[in-house]
Amino acid sequence: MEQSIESYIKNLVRETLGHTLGELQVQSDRRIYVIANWKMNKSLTETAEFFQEFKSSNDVSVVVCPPTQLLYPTQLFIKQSGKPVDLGGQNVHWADKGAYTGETSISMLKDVGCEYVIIGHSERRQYAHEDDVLVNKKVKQAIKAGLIPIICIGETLEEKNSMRTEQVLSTQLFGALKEIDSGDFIIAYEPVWAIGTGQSATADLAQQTHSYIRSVLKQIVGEKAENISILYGGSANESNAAEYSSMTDIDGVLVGGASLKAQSFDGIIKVFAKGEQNS
Ligand SMILES: O=C[C@H](O)COP(=O)(O)O
Repeated sequence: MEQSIESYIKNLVRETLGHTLGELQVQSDRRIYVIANWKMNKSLTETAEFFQEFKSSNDVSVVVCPPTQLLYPTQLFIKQSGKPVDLGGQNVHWADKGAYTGETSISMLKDVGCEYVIIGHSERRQYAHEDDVLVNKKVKQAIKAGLIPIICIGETLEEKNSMRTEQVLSTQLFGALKEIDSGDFIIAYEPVWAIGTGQSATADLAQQTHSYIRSVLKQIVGEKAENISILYGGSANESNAAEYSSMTDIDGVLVGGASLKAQSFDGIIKVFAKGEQNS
């Protein structure tokens, strides 16, 4: 079949630049993130050792989310190292302040230099019984304070096996993003069955799911959905990072276990940084 003028021009631009102008637009607006979630791990000494070894990169956005008691020292270690790393909390309370023993407010996170906060991680949904209503309150609190929420969603193995993945993800997205029309957030797709199990989702399955997530985001925030970074999380490591980084709708990774050692975390960062340079 004869080529239309439009596709002839697109192909010509692609051959000359390596991508079409439309693709360039999408790629340049979406940030690539490699984020460490240290969960309930690391002492002060181990954190200091991590930053002595850690290299990081300017080519992707790197965020480290240590446990709460390490936030302030981590910020000092980051400054001291001069590395391009941002700081994130692992959780936040929905209220501004008050009688909430053991909790951390958004202004406290901001005070110690956090720019990001993980919200709705499946471990909090499971062990602290957080639901979508609470997640939504926390997301609003973060956005109001100017922090970027990293909103975690994902299906359990049982939900996956009973073909309910899309229904679960859509419910979690509509719940977490109720009354939110900005695009100032990150989504982390973390299938619960892949977290800490070594059973990572294949890059194809993750891409397919991310594309579905983006279609739901479009229903919620419209065209801004194109610029929202959607990260994959669940046994991501140095070996599988390259496959994830090659997928159109996978804009980085949220890493647990493999972020605890500076060398393996750097290895993942290097893969995504290389992908960015090639794009
Ligand atoms: O937040 C991080 C995720 O729960 C992934 O953890 P993982 O890399 O140890 O599987």
